[in-house]
Amino acid sequence: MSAMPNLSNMWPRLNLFFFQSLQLPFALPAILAYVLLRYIYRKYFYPKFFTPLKPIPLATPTPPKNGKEEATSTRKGVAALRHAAATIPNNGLLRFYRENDHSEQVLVTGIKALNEILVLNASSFGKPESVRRRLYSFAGNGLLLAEGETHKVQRKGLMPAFSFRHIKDLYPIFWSKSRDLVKVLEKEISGDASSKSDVIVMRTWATRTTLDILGLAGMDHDFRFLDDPNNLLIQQYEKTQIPYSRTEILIGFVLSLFTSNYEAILPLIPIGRVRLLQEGAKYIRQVCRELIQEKWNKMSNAESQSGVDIISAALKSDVFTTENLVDHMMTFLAAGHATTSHALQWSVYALCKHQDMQQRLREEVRNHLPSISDPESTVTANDVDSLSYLHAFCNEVLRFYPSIPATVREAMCDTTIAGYRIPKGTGFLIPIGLVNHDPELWGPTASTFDPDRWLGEGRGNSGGVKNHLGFLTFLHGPRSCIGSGFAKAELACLVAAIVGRFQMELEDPTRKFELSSVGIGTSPKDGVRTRLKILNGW
Ligand code: HEM
Repeated sequence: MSAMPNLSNMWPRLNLFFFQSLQLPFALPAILAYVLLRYIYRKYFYPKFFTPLKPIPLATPTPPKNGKEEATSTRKGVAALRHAAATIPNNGLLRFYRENDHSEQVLVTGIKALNEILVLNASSFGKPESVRRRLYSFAGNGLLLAEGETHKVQRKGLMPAFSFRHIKDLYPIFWSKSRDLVKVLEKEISGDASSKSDVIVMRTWATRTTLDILGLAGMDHDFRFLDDPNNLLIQQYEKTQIPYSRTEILIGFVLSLFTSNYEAILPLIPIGRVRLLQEGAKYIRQVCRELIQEKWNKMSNAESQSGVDIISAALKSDVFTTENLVDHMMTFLAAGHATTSHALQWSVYALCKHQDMQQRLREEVRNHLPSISDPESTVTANDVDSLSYLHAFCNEVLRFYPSIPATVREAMCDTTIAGYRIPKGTGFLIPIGLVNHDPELWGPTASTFDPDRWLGEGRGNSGGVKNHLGFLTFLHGPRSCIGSGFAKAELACLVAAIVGRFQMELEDPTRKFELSSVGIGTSPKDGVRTRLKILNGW
């Protein structure tokens, strides 16, 4: 296909000419005039006259009329687009302009367009540079960021480690860490008189547990974060929760006046949060390197070759160097712990909101699984997966509150989608949370939290959705989540253990709901402050 003329490229060339011709005394007024003109051009002229995406209908986000909708993991800004998508006739794509910098993005609303971007033509769409730079420091240069042939080879090498044949051997690890979590929570709410409180912040414990699980199931190493809150490694991950400082926000704003690429530049300026993240990433990389080295040494001993952890399984494929594995381990830790921690927090939130479901789930768990209080008890994949209500509840949590409610893509070359011509560099928003709640796919009860939709003939794995792309929590296609089976099994064990042992309610059910979206994914801002009561007899 011949390259399309891209009128949006006109502006950088004008910039250069403009700045080259500046004389010092005129600099300030000239810069101000430039900023003003650029603002007017981007806000009023570009969307109307110059954008090459003009044939795609324009959406203006409109906030929901009824403010009493059930809380979800989707941010308000994206949710506002849902109303536009429902009312403006469109062919699966809508153009919109972000509020903060007027940058242009395309919202993908139709299944056909989603299929083209995620499955059929996936190699033409990658992660934008701004996202890659932001993720690189903590997630390493692993599977999440690899592109093209490198991605294909590495994914193929890692697949056996994430196949069900292998994941089923990890259930006992998930169960033993679920028991550790229950024990630590019991201790928290029955501590000495001065510290005793029956309220816990779920996020604190969920994050430590999911990191511990990744240590054991990923590298055969017990970090023991649940017992050691001052652990240096966990403190590095906590840095990802630090919001941008005022100075960084100001620098971002000033940069945005001059370039639409400012989000890719910000992570390169080593101040404030960026510097802390860089230091943290260095520490995490070093720990992963030492653990992989330890694993190599163990593996060269013939007797230790049967490890069930992911790195042992990956090492058998002979595809990876030590440094590759360090990057992959960093990716698994970053991509796998916060997401599953969010899912656990949303599960507890949903259980508190729906006491009837809590009771029903507890009965199923107590009737079919061994007591979590028994230090010798363990479970098999079959034990956990045969609990139909547990399976339905966890699937509904993942549908209703996807840990990553939206992701982005950028066209890597000129291409077409849903019949529209798309120039290289076009940004796309994949609204996972909106698709998961789409009434056209999920029926009129799409916006109701209802685990029962996953029960009944042929519904166990589909929830009754009309097209399998409608369940987008782990995406689909060659860039779908490789850890989805791992995450589902882990979540089922954690939820079963907690609901079996504790009665849960929100500390303050009347508190206004707020969402936190710092770091990877979203969860309730207060970390789900939960009142726990131990229930004996299991
Ligand atoms: C509830 C838990 C989880 C959710 C909701 C989730 C969701 C996702 C999503 C939406 C993506 C695609 C991101 C994008 O390309 O824009 C992704 C990719 C990925 N996830 Fe997960 N994830 C979860 C747990 C895990 C776990 C436990 C692991 C590892 C042990 C993991 C490892 C990965 C990796 C390596 C990728 C990149 C795959 C590739 O590009 O080939 N995830 N995940």
